[in-house]
Amino acid sequence: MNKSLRPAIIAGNWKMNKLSMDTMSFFYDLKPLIKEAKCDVVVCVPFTDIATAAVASKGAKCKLGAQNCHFEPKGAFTGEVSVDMLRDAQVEYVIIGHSERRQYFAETDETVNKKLKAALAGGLIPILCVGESLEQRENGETLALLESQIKKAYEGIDAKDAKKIVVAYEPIWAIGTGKTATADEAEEAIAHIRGVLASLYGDTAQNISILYGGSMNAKNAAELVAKPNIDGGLIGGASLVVDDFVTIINAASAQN
Ligand SMILES: O=C(CO)COP(=O)(O)O
Repeated sequence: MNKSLRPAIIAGNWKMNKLSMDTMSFFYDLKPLIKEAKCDVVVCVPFTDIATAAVASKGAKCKLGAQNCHFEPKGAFTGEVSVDMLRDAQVEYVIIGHSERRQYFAETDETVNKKLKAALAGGLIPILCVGESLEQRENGETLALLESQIKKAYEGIDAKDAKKIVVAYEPIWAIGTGKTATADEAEEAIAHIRGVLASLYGDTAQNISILYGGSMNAKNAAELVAKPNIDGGLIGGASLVVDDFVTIINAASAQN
């Protein structure tokens, strides 16, 4: 397992948090602390904070992400935001298929697939989220579910594009619960995801960054990112606090 074949990434997902003033001060504080970061840093902010974040993060060693996009390029889709709109706003990454969107906003494997294709065609880097519920884990369905989610998400996507997608394994039972998957559980699931990608794309799977997400924090990050298949993290709550986020970034940097 050669981790140097793929970038380590620490991505924050602010979810529905922070106003523009908070966004300004977050990047003001973050900027000097990540100058030496040896991993890619991404901050996925709410749509309404993107413009502020684009200004406030200028010159910082981090990229901006959004938390969703629509798959159509434009038209009568009230309340939606297109890939072009995000690019226009200086966004480079977009989270697709987060479990909260699957659970509360009717996101399906089919719309995830369409959004991945739209993001790739429009030049955004997708962060594709997959993961099982507690019930699915307890029923021993985790590995089969991950295989199904990955295969449906990548349907019709060639190896050249597959390589651009970042995957995040986020067990639903670990999100916002303070209950992290153990490093071994996360490694097992992520190694399985890489195996499924290898069955679809061969050696290209070695170039795909796969992150862990779910109550990852300043205390447990180092153990998780030390695992051979875990290439970084998608961080919710702990990404809202600069010091915690930087500790996680430093833990990932120490692996490189
Ligand atoms: O959903 C997550 C990131 O997308 C994880 O959230 P928490 O880190 O708050 O558990």
